[in-house]
Amino acid sequence: MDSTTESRPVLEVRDLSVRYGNSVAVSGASFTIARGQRVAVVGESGSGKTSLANAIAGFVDPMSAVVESEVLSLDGSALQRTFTAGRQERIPRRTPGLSMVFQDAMSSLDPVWTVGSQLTAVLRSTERCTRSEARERATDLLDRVGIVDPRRVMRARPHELSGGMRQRVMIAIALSGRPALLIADEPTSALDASVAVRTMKLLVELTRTQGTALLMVTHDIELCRRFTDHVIVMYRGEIVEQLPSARLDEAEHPYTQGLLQCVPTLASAGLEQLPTFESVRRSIEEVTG
Ligand SMILES: Nc1ncnc2c1ncn2[C@@H]1O[C@H](COP(=O)(O)OP(=O)(O)OP(=O)(O)O)[C@@H](O)[C@H]1O
Repeated sequence: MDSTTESRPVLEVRDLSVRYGNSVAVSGASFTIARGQRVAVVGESGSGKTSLANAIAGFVDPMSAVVESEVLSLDGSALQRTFTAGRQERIPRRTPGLSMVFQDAMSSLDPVWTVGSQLTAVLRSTERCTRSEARERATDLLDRVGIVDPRRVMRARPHELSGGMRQRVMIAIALSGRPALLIADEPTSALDASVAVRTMKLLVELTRTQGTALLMVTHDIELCRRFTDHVIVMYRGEIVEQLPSARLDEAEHPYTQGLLQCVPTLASAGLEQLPTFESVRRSIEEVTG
């Protein structure tokens, strides 16, 4: 790899917008992600986080959405994402070098097939290997994501596993092709707090060892602080601020400051009421007019 390739961002997004009919979900989004960098997208419900992530991943319905961008490239290659609503264009189901993990592993996994058959099918679609080699690799992958009895889990169907185990299986599937970028949409919000932290630690460890960059949509500012390098803040479809996670407390935009105030902490436990998004919005409107 020459130095240009090494310094080139894994993901470059310039002036990306997503529209559903007349409603603009994302407007003028621009940012880059470096190799191995972990970036969080935060913002209240409806601010456009998922639309942004899905547009990059190619998971938008061309019948209802219009995606446009000046630049959208992965590892220097342009991603074909300019869909026009109402026209039946092919959505790329799999983009080489890019994987996605969703909030609800149950809806991503097929309930009928065993974990082993789903994992080996993915491996065989990305690598040249025999069925038995793929099963061996699948068992190893389950072991790597901390599944205690991988041979039993290979034979299990998704409903026989806990939520945390299912999410680990999804992470194993997503990282099996060693993607340059993993997009994770609320990967831990269906899990209880301790399982969520363990799952995040796993994501960080695996992405770090593989040099995979992470773009994570989340509501959880504390997860950003602990597990990501950089934060992108969205408000009403626009990126209003981007800053290193370690410097979140120095955020300048009133919306980011408001998000930080909404995080429950031990210090806020004595307050009668936490600030709400509504109260934060009112104060932003007072500031910005
Ligand atoms: N398929 C769709 N068709 C029409 N409008 C949509 C569609 N998906 C999202 N929207 C609208 O786009 C806007 C942004 O939604 P989006 O889901 O991207 O926000 P979000 O920040 O991810 O929200 P949440 O945190 O609740 O998932 C919202 O107004 C939403 O209603």
